[in-house]
Amino acid sequence: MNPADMFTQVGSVIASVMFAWAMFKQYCPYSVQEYFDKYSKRAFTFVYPYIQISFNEFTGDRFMRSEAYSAIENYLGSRSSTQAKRLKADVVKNSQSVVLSMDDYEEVGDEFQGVKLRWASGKHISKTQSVSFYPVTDEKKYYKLTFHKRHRQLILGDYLNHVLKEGNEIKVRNRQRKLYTNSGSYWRHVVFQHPASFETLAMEAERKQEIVDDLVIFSTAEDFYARIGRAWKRGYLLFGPPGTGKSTMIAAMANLLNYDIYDLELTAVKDNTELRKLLMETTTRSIIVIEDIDCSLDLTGQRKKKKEEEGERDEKDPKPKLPKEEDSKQSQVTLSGILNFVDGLWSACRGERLIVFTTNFVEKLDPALIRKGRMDKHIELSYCSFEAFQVLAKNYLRLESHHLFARIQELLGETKMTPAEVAEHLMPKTITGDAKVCLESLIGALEKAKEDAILKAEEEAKEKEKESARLKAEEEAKEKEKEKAKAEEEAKEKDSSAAENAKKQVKENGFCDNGNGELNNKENKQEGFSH
Ligand SMILES: Nc1ncnc2c1ncn2[C@@H]1O[C@H](COP(=O)(O)OP(=O)(O)OP(=O)(O)O)[C@@H](O)[C@H]1O
Ligand SMILES: [Mg+2]
Repeated sequence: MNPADMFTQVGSVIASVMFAWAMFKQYCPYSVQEYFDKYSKRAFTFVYPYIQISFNEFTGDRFMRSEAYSAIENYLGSRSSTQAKRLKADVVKNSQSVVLSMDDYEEVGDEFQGVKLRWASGKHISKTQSVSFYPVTDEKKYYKLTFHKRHRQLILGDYLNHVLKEGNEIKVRNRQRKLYTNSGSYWRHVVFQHPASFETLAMEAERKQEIVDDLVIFSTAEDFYARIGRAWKRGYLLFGPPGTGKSTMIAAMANLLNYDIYDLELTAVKDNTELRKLLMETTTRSIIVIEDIDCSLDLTGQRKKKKEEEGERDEKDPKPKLPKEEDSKQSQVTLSGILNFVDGLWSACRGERLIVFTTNFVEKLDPALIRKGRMDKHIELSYCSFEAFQVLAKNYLRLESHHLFARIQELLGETKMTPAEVAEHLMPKTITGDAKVCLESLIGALEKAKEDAILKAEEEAKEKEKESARLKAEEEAKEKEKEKAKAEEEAKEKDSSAAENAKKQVKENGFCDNGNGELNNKENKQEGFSH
């Protein structure tokens, strides 16, 4: 047979097989196809001598990013850079080095104790069922390891342990902290590069040390938490007026402990289920932050309000109402959802985490939200004290002492100014960076603040005086009114009792005393008329 005939025959055989396969797919019932699939795969594995293991990026229903997956990703990094043709690049360690990993659908080889194996990357793409012009696709990435079945013992034992250990070590070496924020139900991140530290934080030294100790003790207390049967997490509530360093302190905490930050925007979370999903996707060694918790949602006493509303509804209409259109657009995260997020069973699933709430109005929050056990440590950040000012002066002006400090100390004792405002005055004002100019600017501002405060206090006192005078006048007027009404009442009573008496006398004696010492009787009156 010449080659041309052979190609023609092979071509026609392939075409027939494909036609038969298409017919099979088209007309064969689904159950038979499934049956066929199952047994063909079994037959294939019987003759195929290799074992395949998949490591998916997410475990469960997209709940958690698998730690094995990220360890493998790191482990394969160096091998990918020498073998794969398509690579993905990422920058780590303060933008100083590039880390490479293999792109999707690439393959790299590895060798362990003389055994050869292969790693491949891939992804499953599924379209969501929603009706939309722009259907959302859901990607599920995975790594697939392939090796000969005679090495099963070695690969499943020593090799995989070696991959996980080395991958985690690389991860720690390359670790750059991330700042995550939620967009819908997923976290997005940027590299976290905030320079704040506890050394630069303006605060009384003793309080600062107490917080640092608390954080360090927490981060090294894994065994302690396990022993006492508590989830390894701790809640911090930072409260105080705007510009007193709450956000700065969170950055300092992350820098101290080398943690990632998850900045949770509650208003973007659809409901409690989505909130739980976000919680499950956070990693260990992280700080979950909810800033301005009092403004995020109407959580203040929501439980109470809801109960009251439900009570009212039950009375009027026993059937539950559907949410109104505007309600359904808003976040449906409830206070109990937040409480569970902070302290429920799910919150214990990822160890070593801090949960930090910040607020300007601590008194507005539901006590259940900030009770000990949920928010273990309450830290008040307040107006700038002289000690805090000294830290700022050291940071901004490199000054330990100055003859103007005494005046500043005096003024700070008499007036309120936030560290943010003080810091603004300490920013360089001249090209030469003259410290005196900055200190004088601060003194000027403090003096003005003091004058304003005095004026305000005077105005308030006047206002108070006016108000109390107004109240007193109102009270007096009311008192007079009452007295008048009483007098009128008494006069009426007197009149009616006099009339009553007169009637009685007339009935009994036929005449009465008219009160003027004259006697009146029917006859006299009648006589008078007849005259
Ligand atoms: N205690 C502080 N130590 C050092 N710097 C501070 C301190 N407080 C405020 N600052 C400075 O003021 C700026 C604002 O502070 P920050 O954002 O931390 O305030 P905040 O308490 O979070 O305010 P808000 O309640 O409005 O969110 C920061 O950039 C920081 O430089
Ligand atoms: Mg803030």
